[in-house]
Amino acid sequence: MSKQQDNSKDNKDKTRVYEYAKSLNMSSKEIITILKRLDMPVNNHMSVMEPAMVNKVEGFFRDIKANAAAKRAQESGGATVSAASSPQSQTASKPQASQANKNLSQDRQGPMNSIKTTSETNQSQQEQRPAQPQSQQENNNQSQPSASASEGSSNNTRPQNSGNNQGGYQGNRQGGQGGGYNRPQGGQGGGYNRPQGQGGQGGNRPQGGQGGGYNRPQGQGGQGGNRPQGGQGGGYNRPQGQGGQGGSRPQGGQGGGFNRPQGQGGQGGGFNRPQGQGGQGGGFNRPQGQGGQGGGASSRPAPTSRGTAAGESTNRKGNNAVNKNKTNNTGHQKRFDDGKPNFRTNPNGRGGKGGRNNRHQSNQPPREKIDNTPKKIIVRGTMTVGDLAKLLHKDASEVIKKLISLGVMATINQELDMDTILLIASEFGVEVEVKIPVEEDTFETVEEVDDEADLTTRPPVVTIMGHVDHGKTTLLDAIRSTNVTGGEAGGITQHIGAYQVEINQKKITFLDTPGHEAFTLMRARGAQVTDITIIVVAADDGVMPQTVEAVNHAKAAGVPIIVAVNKIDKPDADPDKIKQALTEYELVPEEWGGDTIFVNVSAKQRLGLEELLEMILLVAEVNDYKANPDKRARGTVIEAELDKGKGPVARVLVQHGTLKIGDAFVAGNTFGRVRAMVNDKGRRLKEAGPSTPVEITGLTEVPLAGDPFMVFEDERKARAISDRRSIKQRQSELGANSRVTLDDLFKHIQEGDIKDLNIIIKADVQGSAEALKGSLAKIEIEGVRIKIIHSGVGAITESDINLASASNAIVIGFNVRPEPQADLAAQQEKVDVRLHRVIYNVIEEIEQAMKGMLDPIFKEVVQGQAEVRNIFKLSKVGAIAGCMVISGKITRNSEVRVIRGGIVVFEGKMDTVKRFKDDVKEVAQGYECGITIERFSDFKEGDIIEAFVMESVER
Ligand SMILES: Nc1nc2c(ncn2[C@@H]2O[C@H](COP(=O)(O)OP(=O)(O)OP(=O)(O)O)[C@@H](O)[C@H]2O)c(=O)[nH]1
Repeated sequence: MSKQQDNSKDNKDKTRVYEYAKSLNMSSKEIITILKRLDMPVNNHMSVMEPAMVNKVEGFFRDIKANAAAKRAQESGGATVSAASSPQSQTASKPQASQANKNLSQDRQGPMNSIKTTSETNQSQQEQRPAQPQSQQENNNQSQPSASASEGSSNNTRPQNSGNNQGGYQGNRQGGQGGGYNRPQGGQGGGYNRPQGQGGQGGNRPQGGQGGGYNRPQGQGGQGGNRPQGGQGGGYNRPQGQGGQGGSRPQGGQGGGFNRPQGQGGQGGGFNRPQGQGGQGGGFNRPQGQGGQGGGASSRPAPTSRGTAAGESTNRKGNNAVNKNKTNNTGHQKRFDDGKPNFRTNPNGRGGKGGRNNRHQSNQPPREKIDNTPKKIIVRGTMTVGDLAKLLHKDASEVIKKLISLGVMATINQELDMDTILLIASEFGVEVEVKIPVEEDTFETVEEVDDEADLTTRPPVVTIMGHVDHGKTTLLDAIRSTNVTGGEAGGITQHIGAYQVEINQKKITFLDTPGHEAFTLMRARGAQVTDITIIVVAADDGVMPQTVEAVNHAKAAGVPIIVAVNKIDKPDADPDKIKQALTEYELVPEEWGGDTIFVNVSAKQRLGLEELLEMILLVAEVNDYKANPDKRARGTVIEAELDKGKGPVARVLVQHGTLKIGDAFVAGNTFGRVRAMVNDKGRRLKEAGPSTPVEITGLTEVPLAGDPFMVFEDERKARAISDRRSIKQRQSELGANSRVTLDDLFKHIQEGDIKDLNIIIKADVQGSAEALKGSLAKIEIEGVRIKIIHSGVGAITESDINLASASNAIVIGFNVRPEPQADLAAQQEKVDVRLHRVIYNVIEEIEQAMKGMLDPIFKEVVQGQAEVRNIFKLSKVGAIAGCMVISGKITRNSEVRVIRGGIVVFEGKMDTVKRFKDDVKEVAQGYECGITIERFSDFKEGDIIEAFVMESVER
């Protein structure tokens, strides 16, 4: 036995009840019933059938048959049995339960067939003999000794040699091709994936010879002998070669030649088979070639050495199965209704599929088996055995069989994973295309992985940021007009939120909303649009707060920075001063040993622009920005508005794939179909590839800047998705937020959600910001690191909130307050803003939060704000602030703080609130009032008096 055979024996060395039952076309229950009657140990369908048990069961069948035969002989006086299967004979033996009886009665019919068998292939010993009466056959069988026999021995007395002479000799004799007689696993596995060679041969084993010839391009299939399912595997998927030969088994020869494009069908054994099915497997799905040869003829299931000569007499159905599939079945009919069309046609009881007549279609001409196996299937995820079978145009049982052959026990409803699906499909020679659908409702979160081969270089997308008046807009305009692509010169430039220029035959896309606000807003909305940022610094001015903000925003986004030192035309320009100043922010010029590119430009005089563009291309080349243009488009809405003439328009940056006219899409929570597409030169486009900005019409509503954009196969789907997204958004607005807040920081840390605690510091003076930074840096809590992503001086701005939102950061205001817009944004974006006046408190709060000890029992709730319009100084009471309540309400019991230019100048208790000389409890928005504050009288016009209370909050 070969090594391969050895390797596969573990899987094949046990016949279980259900397998055995299946081999007999019986139910497990029936076999279990029989085993129990025979006092054999059996639990359930998975119990192992020991050879002794098999023998017993077969002996049981034999006895029944013998009884029935005797009875029939009595009735008919031993007359020669005609080919017709009499109903009486079918019902004659009824000692057992239904299925068993059916089989048995069929079995009994076997010997009545008057079939002359001729082996047309390798069975020289095949003889043509007239049918013999059952009794005689029995005798013959019994008289056959278990003598040794050589392979394919010309034992003329043994017709069954036609089927099993190469491997399936019964009994304990030597013979066949040496394969595994009397071994439980003899000959198994022979020929798996072997390019050539002879399949395994087996004898006297429960599943001997099964593996012979799987996937072998050439060679002889497995041969089996004396086994319930012998020879099954012979020749699966073999392009050429001889099918498996089976012998002495209930379903001998089944496997021969499955799916073989050419070659000879399996030779079915069929000796001693209860159903006498010869050579079933021969030539399944074979476009060409010889049919399987039907096997031997013994009508007996007995696994003994009997049956040599007798088999020929009657019970054979399968000999000479060579291309006999078209012939009508004139022979005796047998029921072997296992649901497979291939098994149901029995040409003359001689064909390769012999022995398996469908009793319902007995007189119909057998149909040509058309192989309608698809070449390729599309798989969109796991599926059940049944679904896969449908997709493969196969019977579920065929798929199950394949699974079993691969060592997987499965039912029709069992879910198959992707690997198994691929394996099974390849077993059937079917190509699989895996298409996992995107999580359509949250398509922006799905990262599509493209094949490296499908990617092509795309233009980089650049954003310009910098301090006010440093020349961002001028630079953008200068670049736009300097580098208009050849043929498009003279086109009417359109503002579509971005434009493209071309230099050295390479394109660059510029987002033309300068400033980090737009940049960060996009990021806060989850859109990562920019590849490269240009920080513009005026050489005559220097590094300013917004320069620093811009640097921090770019860094937080992890986007490469190029510094454009602008206005170098100015006499007081000092580029080196800028370089020097920026080293503080880790932007060190290359000439100083750093890795930041600095370019001196004059936007106004258009100096250095080309170099700047070349540097952009250089960075782009290094980073190798690529996209797959051959798929449906995905991108981001840069701007959108309701145009009077065109309706809703969206300016979209295509980032992946190609957007085409007519494409149905979802943008944020809106949907539409691209009606028209215009580029930044005002030209109408039919399609737009990666990094192309376009203005599109055809939307139903106006999406938001930063909204994700994606094309779907049809408008109905797009609408459904946009509807679901709207609902989801509303739900999430109502539900909990996932932003980091100090209150649940510990939870996040514990869950491992965050490792860096991002903090933005805004303070009244640079000194306190630095002090705070230094103190926070010293906090050491295991598992989390504090990362100051931005710090600055002044009120907390909307831009700070956007940055916090984009970076999941907490904002700490030290002696400063949020601007009204920032306050609103913080509420909307659910950014945690902590306001303090004492550094120690900040440190303690953060530390406690990190340790999970934060006690948020009290929380400050701002009630309203009043603006000081007049100041009345009274000698007795000090100063009264004549105020207008500009938001919320002011109450007498609240605590107050006085804010001047975004900075808290005093915090204390409210003293009185008056309306026209009367003390009142509260004053609402839009009303005037007079306010006095305990121990404070230094009001100034324009001060904001903020009233707040400390409320207990549920944890
Ligand atoms: N001399 C000189 N002036 C320039 C240059 N670039 C821009 N300016 C001038 O600087 C002023 C501000 O330029 P903008 O382009 O509006 O600056 P910005 O950064 O876009 O300003 P905001 O939009 O307010 O943030 C304008 O008067 C420009 O003419 C330059 O290279 N040289």
